[in-house]
Amino acid sequence: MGVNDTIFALSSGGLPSGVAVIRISGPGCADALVAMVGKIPPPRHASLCSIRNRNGDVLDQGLVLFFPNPASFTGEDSAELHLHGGRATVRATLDALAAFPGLRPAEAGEFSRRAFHNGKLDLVKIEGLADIVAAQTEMQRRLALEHAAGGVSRLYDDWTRRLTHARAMIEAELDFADEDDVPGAIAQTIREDLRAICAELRRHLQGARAGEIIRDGLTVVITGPPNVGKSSLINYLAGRDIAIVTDIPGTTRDVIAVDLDLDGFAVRVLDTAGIRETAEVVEQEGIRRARSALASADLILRLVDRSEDFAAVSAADCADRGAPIIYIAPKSDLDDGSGASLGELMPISTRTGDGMDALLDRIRQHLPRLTDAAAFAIPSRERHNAALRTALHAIEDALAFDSESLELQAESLRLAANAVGRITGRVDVENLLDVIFSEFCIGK
Ligand SMILES: Nc1nc2c(ncn2[C@@H]2O[C@H](COP(=O)(O)OP(=O)(O)OP(=O)(O)O)[C@@H](O)[C@H]2O)c(=O)[nH]1
Ligand SMILES: [K+]
Ligand SMILES: [Mg+2]
Repeated sequence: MGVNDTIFALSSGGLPSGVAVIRISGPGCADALVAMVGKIPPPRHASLCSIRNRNGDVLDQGLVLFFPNPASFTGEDSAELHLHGGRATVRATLDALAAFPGLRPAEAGEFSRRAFHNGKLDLVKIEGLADIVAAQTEMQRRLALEHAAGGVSRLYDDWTRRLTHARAMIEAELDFADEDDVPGAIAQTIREDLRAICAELRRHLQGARAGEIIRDGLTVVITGPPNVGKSSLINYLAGRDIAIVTDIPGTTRDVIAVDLDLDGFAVRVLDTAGIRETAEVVEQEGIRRARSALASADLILRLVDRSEDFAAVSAADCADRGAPIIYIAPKSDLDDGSGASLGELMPISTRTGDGMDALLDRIRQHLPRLTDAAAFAIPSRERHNAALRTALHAIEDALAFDSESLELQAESLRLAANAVGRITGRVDVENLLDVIFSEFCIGK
């Protein structure tokens, strides 16, 4: 894959569509435009053009835009062809592009990769863009936009800059200890800023769980003994009959999933086989799958049958210490009022809808509370979390060394800055001298 390649791809969605957008990027872009539309349209203005193949046959009429480098998404010469979104029209245009020497279809993500290599976007922004395209819920959209727009990168760049500065100060103390103009007591101000960065990192990492729930969704697993009403509950929540309901215990065997949108959050609800002792091999496999679904749960809805001893049920769950559990007393429409007190059991009925709003409210309590745009400046990926934890530990190490161990402190700070720099993909460690010489007048 040479940098001299010019790439093209259909950037809009499935065909047929009202309009289809083909993107072109690379050094051969301008020549291809001249050949196909007879001219290079004025930069960044939509021009209505006849689009032709190399034989001069008109393929379509559409809007053509040219973005000369470096002011384009990729940083290269780029163009967009806005065509009618017919399959044959798009096919013919892609074939015409492929016929030019030096032009080839783009690989997945290749436009963004070029944008990164040309310094147009850092990795966090690129991941944010990918998340914008994948976003299904309002919260996923807002999290993705915060990353793509650079809110999080600014934070990481600021930490990298401060860590580099701290290390530069320490190295200056090491290298130029005899020089009069290098202040000997920089250690104190540096330690203060390092402590502040630690606190900011910890606060930022506290948002990691929320970021994970927004991106991956909250996994809610319905469990309980056979026939207690698990599948009826998932059908009620889904608003359609996705699981088979019968009065035969052991009906559900496979794990059945439905994705809900609750206040803009993705919530994945799983219905599972009723757990009991059984000699039936298919049901045994279902129960095994139910247990593995439970292990992946962020929240468990435990339907408790009236025949069960609730004290024993909750005591057994306490010993498990898995995900938080909401205890539910199903089929409340059958209650004649003579039953025992429900205590912490939530009564519901999938027949009458009784208790369903209250149940949804209880589930909502397990979703992150994000009040303003700033609240979305949280890590969105485990890749970020791991690097942030590495950085945090390295700064803590630097702070733990005594003031005699300047080399060790500097090395820990180098590790910390590199860890944060790797998140955005711009690890620059070569600006240390610039920092030193801009802050001190050495060699006067
Ligand atoms: N009266 C009443 N009956 C219900 C309610 N919910 C479920 N049922 C009945 O209870 C029986 C079992 O329901 P399911 O939803 O299949 O129960 P399950 O827990 O999924 O059962 P398995 O998959 O076999 O473990 C069916 O006959 C349902 O019609 C309810 O709220 N009220
Ligand atoms: K059943
Ligand atoms: Mg079932």
